[in-house]
Amino acid sequence: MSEELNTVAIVGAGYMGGGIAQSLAASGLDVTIADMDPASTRQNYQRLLEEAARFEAEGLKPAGYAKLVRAHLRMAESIEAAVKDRDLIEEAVPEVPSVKQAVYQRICAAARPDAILGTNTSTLPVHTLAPYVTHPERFLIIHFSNPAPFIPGVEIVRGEATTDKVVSAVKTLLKRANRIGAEVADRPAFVLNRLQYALLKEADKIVQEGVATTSELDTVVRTTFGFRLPFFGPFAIADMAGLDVYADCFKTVEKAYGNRMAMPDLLAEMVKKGAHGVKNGRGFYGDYSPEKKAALVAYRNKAYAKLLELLEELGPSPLEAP
Ligand SMILES: NC(=O)c1ccc[n+]([C@@H]2O[C@H](COP(=O)([O-])OP(=O)(O)OC[C@H]3O[C@@H](n4cnc5c(N)ncnc54)[C@H](O)[C@@H]3O)[C@@H](O)[C@H]2O)c1
Repeated sequence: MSEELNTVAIVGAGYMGGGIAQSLAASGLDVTIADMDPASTRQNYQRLLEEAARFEAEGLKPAGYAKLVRAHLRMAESIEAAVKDRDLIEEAVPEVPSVKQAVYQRICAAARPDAILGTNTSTLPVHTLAPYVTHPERFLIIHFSNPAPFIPGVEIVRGEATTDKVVSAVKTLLKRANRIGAEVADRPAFVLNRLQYALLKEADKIVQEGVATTSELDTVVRTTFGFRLPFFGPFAIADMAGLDVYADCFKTVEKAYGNRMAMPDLLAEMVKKGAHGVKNGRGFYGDYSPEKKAALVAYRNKAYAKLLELLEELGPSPLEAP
């Protein structure tokens, strides 16, 4: 297996597989798609070319994007033809283990034994899927987000057998495709969906309790803490808010909602050590020198001001527009 992956097959060219194929082709990788049957593959191929042209015409992608996609995206008559001699194969068929199992059987029978095999599964851990593949040392999760042509982050999850070389080659490919890969451990739903589903679950409770309507709740999320999320994750946000403040707030939350909303262990430990976040220079992100603190505040203010400008320029989403 070479460290540089140049040829890619995407099996399952629907919403996610199609977007992954399009964006990898636009990065100059040689990409072949295969879907259920030749007719669906052709339909998806046409859709991806049209979409690429539209993205470019609308100024959402740089000049030359559609040409690159046209030059580097191919379709195959079958899964077997698509995966033959490819360096990397990414599976993006439905989130149904038996469907993935049947597809892996076909891929493994036709692909090179050293071809890297990735899955775009949203929730299934590697250890539940690895028994379906031959040479599990080349198998891992490469989880793109929706819509794949635009969202930069990709979760990478290795299984027990996955080699360092495989993970490293995938990381190199993602960099080449301007993606931000984050390697996380092999648990159901990994990080992204575990957090996203926790938010939806609590949101559902809030609506059912009559605290807010779905649209009021969505307004609160996107205009308050959601406004910070393009720039900072929950640990950085806690550092900026004040860990001691968070700890005090958790007392109320725990009293009202019980153990499931109890004070987080890591937060309690930090406060016990006297770390109150940015304000006293010690937090989840280590020590904050006065210079680092000033740079962070300046970055945050600029980021939020720019985001506000962007939102004003875009206007309300069709979900909110009167
Ligand atoms: N939709 C999302 O937001 C999202 C985000 C990240 C990951 N994922 C994951 O990506 C995977 C695909 O999801 P999607 O949203 O693209 O679904 P989708 O239904 O849009 O696409 C699945 C594609 O697989 C094809 N397919 C089904 N059986 C096949 C087979 N036997 N051989 C070849 N192709 C076959 C279908 O025709 C379809 O085009 C799932 O594992 C899903 O959990 C989805």
